[in-house]
Amino acid sequence: MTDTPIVVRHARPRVSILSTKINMTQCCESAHQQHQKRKNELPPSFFDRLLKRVRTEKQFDTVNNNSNIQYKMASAARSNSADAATEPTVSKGGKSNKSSLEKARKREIKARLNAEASREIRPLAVGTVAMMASALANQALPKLLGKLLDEKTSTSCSTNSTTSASSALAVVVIGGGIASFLRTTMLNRAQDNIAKRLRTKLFGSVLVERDMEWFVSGCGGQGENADGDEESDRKKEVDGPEKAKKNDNGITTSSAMSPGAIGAILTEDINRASESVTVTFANVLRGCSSCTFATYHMLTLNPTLFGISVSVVPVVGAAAVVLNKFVKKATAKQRECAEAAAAFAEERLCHIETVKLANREADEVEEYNRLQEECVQLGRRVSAAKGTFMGFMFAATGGALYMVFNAGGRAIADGRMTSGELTSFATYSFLLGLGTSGVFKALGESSQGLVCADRVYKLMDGPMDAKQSDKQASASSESAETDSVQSISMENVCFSYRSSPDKLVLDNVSLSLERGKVVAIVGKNGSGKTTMASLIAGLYTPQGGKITIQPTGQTFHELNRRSQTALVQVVPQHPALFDTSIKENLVYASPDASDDSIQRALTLANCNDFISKLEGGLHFRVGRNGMRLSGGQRQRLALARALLSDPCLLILDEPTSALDAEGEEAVMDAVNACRSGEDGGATRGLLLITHRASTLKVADRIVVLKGGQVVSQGTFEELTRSKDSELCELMAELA
Ligand SMILES: Nc1ncnc2c1ncn2[C@@H]1O[C@H](COP(=O)(O)OP(=O)(O)OP(=O)(O)O)[C@@H](O)[C@H]1O
Repeated sequence: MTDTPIVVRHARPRVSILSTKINMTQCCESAHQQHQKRKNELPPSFFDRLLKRVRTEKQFDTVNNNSNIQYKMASAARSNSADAATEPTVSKGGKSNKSSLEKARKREIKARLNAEASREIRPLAVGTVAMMASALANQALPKLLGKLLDEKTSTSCSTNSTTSASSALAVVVIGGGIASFLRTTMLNRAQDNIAKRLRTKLFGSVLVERDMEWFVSGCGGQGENADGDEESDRKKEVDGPEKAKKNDNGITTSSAMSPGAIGAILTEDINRASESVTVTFANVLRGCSSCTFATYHMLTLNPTLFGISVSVVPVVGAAAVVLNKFVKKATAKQRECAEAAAAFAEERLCHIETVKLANREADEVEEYNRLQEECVQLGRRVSAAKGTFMGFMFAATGGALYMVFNAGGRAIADGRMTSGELTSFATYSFLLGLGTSGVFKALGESSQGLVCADRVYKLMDGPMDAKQSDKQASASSESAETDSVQSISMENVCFSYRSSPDKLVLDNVSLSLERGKVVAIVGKNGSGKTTMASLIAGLYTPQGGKITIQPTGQTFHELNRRSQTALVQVVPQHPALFDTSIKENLVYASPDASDDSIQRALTLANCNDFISKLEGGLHFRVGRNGMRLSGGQRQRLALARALLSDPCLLILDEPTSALDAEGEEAVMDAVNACRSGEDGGATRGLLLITHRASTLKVADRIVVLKGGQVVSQGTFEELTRSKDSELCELMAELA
């Protein structure tokens, strides 16, 4: 491990407009000294884990406070040692510790699934009773058929007795039919309801509770561990950023979870998990009752024949246990392979334009074919194992039947048994075989269901450090009087992405954004402009410093999302549109917008002209990701969408990059109207991220960003007075 604490570079002098604030550098240095001191005292792995935990702590936003850092480190140390006490030792702990944890996890999953099932108690109870009734009908059939046969072949056969066997058979057949109908409909209804609830919960937890970083870092990468292997989870924690890796079969997989994999959990895994507590559970019950009844009838009919027919059970059972283990492992690998293939296909389809421009269609199909071939090979191993088991079962049961009929034939010849009884016995032994294999199959499905449920709950619970703070998620938590907010200030903000914790993207940045003022940020690619915009919009939380709103001084990241979005809106460089109508896209952030305000926003963003030419106007469907609109049209529509929310601060990321001269002029008009409140709303603050000199000139203040640090700021005239200024050098480079 080479993790170090937050490092602040001192390569060049920094400009801070809030010089009276405690310098972030000092506190980070202090943290660094602490680090060095503790590093000498503690084993390296412990210290590195401790620092990693400290760095990812969400509440780390008050880094300005030195004692706070020490407190955080101390509490992290406490929780780390607590973890050490409760977690099994990975390298030394051995198997017993790990398996006890797995058992605990299994218990937890079962309890959660059972809680879901208990909400469907009515259909489950009716379905299970119906299933038992249909099992009883199945059991009654052989006996009644045997009776019918004996009565038909008996010389003293009377019409009356034949009628009673026939009517009993009719009752059993009709009753069994009704029971089967109820069983199927009720159990499936319970399964569908459980699946629906789990899906909504899971989708909700992913969409609402996960923070932005979880999505941009590849959705946490927690779904690939089909066996719920805690060891690999911890290894990932230790290894840090997710990396592409080759699995046992040489398939390159990423431990990050793709949207496709999340989709598979939402559909397939939830299906299997809900099935395991409904249909599968009932199947186990049916199988067990079938075996019990069949055993009872066979024992009462002929105990010797029963001994012969069950002699194969231990052999078949042992084979089933061995093969089940193999099938489980091979199935997990097969699934991993299928996921890799699905993620590959999904990525190529998403970037179809790049694939076509590079003329790589045939290569990609070939690669996909190779991945499919790997899946097929693994599938063959699973099929061979299953086939071997089935063949073995057939031979074993066939052999048992041969012995039963041999001994049974002799018993009939000796007059110890009737042919009807032998037929009944043979049918019961068939039902016993069916019941036994049903129980094994259902138990296999049930354990697969647990694995699937484990994936579902892992995704639902998510890693703690990826959870959006409760304050943000809850609409009823701290809110702001947005109309009275005059400015938003960044104070000594430091930020690193979770996936690259050692790289400081924003370094001690201070900036004030006021209503009625236009601030432009300029910097080279990768200097941190977009990251800064995302932080101000509340998509990420700074690890150092804070963002506050004035005059209340409230911390922006402690406000709920409703207030945050009412305060700040961003028009990204590449705006995303949904495959709905223009109007639905427009009101996405403000569903209650009136027709008047929609019209005002459209006019301000210069959208009316192109919308009037589209078939259906505002009802024109824009296609997936707005593909049926041009880049410039998408950008204008996104501007109108942001304007409609009437935010205190509007951030435009390269607002004119896809626009022609006329469009650029219209955006500049919109910028000026927002600044002065001419559009009919209050005055707004604007933050422009741009490379264009023409855009820079409209700004009241320009901030030059270099390597995540503010290196100079002032008006255009101030910053271009000297030819050696940072801005002039930058403009020369960007030109
Ligand atoms: N999700 C992410 N995870 C890790 N690092 C990231 C992530 N997004 C951006 N970065 C890194 O952060 C740095 C700043 O990126 P950012 O997008 O903020 O730069 P920018 O100034 O907006 O660049 P551009 O002008 O090209 O849009 C870059 O070095 C980039 O590699």
